[in-house]
Amino acid sequence: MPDDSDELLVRTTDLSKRYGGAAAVDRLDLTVRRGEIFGFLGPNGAGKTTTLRMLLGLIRPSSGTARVLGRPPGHPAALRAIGALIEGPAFYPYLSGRDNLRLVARYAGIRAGRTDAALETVGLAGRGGDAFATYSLGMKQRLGVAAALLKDPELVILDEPTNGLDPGGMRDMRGLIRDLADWGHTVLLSSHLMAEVEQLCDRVAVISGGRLVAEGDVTELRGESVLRVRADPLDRARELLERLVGPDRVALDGGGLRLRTDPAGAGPLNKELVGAGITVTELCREKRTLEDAFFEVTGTGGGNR
Ligand SMILES: Nc1ncnc2c1ncn2[C@@H]1O[C@H](COP(=O)(O)OP(=O)(O)OP(=O)(O)O)[C@@H](O)[C@H]1O
Repeated sequence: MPDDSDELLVRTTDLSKRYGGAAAVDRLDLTVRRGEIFGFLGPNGAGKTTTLRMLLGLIRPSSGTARVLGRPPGHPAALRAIGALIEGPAFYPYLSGRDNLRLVARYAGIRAGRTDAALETVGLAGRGGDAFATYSLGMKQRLGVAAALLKDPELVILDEPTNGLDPGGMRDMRGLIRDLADWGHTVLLSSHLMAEVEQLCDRVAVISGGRLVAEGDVTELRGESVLRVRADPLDRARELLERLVGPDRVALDGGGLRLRTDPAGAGPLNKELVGAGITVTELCREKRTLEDAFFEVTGTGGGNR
């Protein structure tokens, strides 16, 4: 029987998948709530796809449990209410987008009438008659989302849907994901792009090396804030601030300093600097981005924006 599927569409407990001796997913506890866009964020190889495949019942967990829409993964009643796009869509190149969708619909026992609505939803109504092979990568991805939407699913699972897209394609896909949420779908979105998740998602889980390293509201994950300081002479300001807040919390940034510290400390720090004969030309609070939190918890470098 369904359990708490009313509000929690996904709930995993200690979910693990091992290949040989290595844990691809390691005791993962996740919850996805109805109506939200949930971001599943992690660098390449973190275990995102493996987790999503377990949620769909495509692979079996080594241990732990998952409930999806109140059912075990792969249960027909759950699968009927899930639309998924994982690891790129597979379509026939010489068939039109519309005919590809009709085939998917027939295979899934869905009435063909939904194909035009799905094409409309993803912005492909005008190109539905063209061969799939003539589509741009962004259009191919959007056709994949259209296929996922044929069932009018409660839960839409999208694995790195903007991967490989150019900025315009990414923007279109982000707009589409927002639309899905506005129309009442719950979206589980995996991504290695912090900025994307920050723009789109209500809540986020950060995964690294198969383990959950942070989960919360996007605003919560931003956590502590950063103070930006410009002062003259800068090297003396840096020395003093490193003494006051700790050397690992002070970093050179352009012509100034970035301090990871409680913003309430701004006043006292200013007083110390001025008292030491240092001229403070700027002292302001900077919003800490989810990206900062992501780098901190995963210990990875940047370059993926
Ligand atoms: N079938 C498999 N056999 C052996 N190892 C696997 C298998 N599938 C995944 N792995 C390993 O599990 C780990 C997690 O892979 P996974 O594809 O889930 O990561 P990911 O977060 O989706 O990364 P990416 O964004 O690169 O797809 C990786 O180290 C990967 O090599």
